Amino acid sequence: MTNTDEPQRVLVTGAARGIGRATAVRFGRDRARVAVNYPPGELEHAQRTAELVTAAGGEPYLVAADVADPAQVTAMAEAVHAEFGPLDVLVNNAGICPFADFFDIDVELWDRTHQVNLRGVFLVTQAFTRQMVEAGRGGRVVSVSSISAWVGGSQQVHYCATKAGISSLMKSLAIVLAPHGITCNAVLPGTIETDINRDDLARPGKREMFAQRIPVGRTGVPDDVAGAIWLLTRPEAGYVNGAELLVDGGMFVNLQ
Ligand SMILES: NC(=O)C1=CN([C@@H]2O[C@H](COP(=O)(O)OP(=O)(O)OC[C@H]3O[C@@H](n4cnc5c(N)ncnc54)[C@H](O)[C@@H]3O)[C@@H](O)[C@H]2O)C=CC1
Ligand SMILES: C[C@H](O)[C@@H]1OC(=O)[C@H](O)[C@@H]1O
Repeated sequence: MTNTDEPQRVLVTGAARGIGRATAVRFGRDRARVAVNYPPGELEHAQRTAELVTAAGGEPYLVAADVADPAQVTAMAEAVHAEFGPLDVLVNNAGICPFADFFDIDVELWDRTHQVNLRGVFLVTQAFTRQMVEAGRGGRVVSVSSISAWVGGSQQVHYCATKAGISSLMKSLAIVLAPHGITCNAVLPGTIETDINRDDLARPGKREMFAQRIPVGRTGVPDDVAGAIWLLTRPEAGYVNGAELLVDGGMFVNLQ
């Protein structure tokens, strides 16, 4: 983080699609070196992200890993370090939201949602900030939480708990890592049009409900979130630490 003339070294987890892809491309526009993480099975999507990062002016590096799997995260950390050295910016974005009624959530669905969304952030952050601390160059961690950390969802009982956990994790790590020059913050998107909610938004009445609730008059797009993540990694944001930044078009504050 010290020499702003050097290309930044960035990892975006879950960068094969959606918000992660837009974030990788946003850093690409700064000519950053961008590690594009994807889960095994999504190589083609990740390759498309890599093409877009290159077209934007960045240098992509594809790295497969299921963020829920400790061995795969360790291998990813070693591979990225061998390629880039320590990161300047870590973006924890990978996540799943398998919509389900409360009484249909079995322990496997509960555990998988927690493993990808919350354990994944823990594993990836621990592996990469260890390298950052050893390098002594400082850095930034931005994790994609959600407005769902603050509110509930009738079909997101399992998911909302993981997002509250991510916000909490960033607050504790903001204390642990600040002495090493590393800030930790959470971005809380509202409703952003991606694959994760395509089916949910197709349900009768859902779009109309959001149209009424969101003061800016539209649902979000991945670039809305990518821009907020990027802002938190700018030198001017160096005193922002342990924060939760809503990116929801004003949906949360619109009670009546
Ligand atoms: N779309 C929305 O309205 C909102 C999304 N979010 C969060 O934003 C993040 C990104 O989601 P979207 O782009 O919306 O959805 P998406 O479904 O388009 O993208 C999810 C990404 O995570 C990756 N991924 C899934 N499981 C993984 C694993 N085990 N290991 C590595 N990568 C994995 C996928 O390959 C994909 O690139 C998630 O954490 C989600 O919870 C938060 C609030 C609202
Ligand atoms: C996937 C949902 O549409 C989305 O995820 C979130 O975290 C938001 O709360 C929305 O419900």
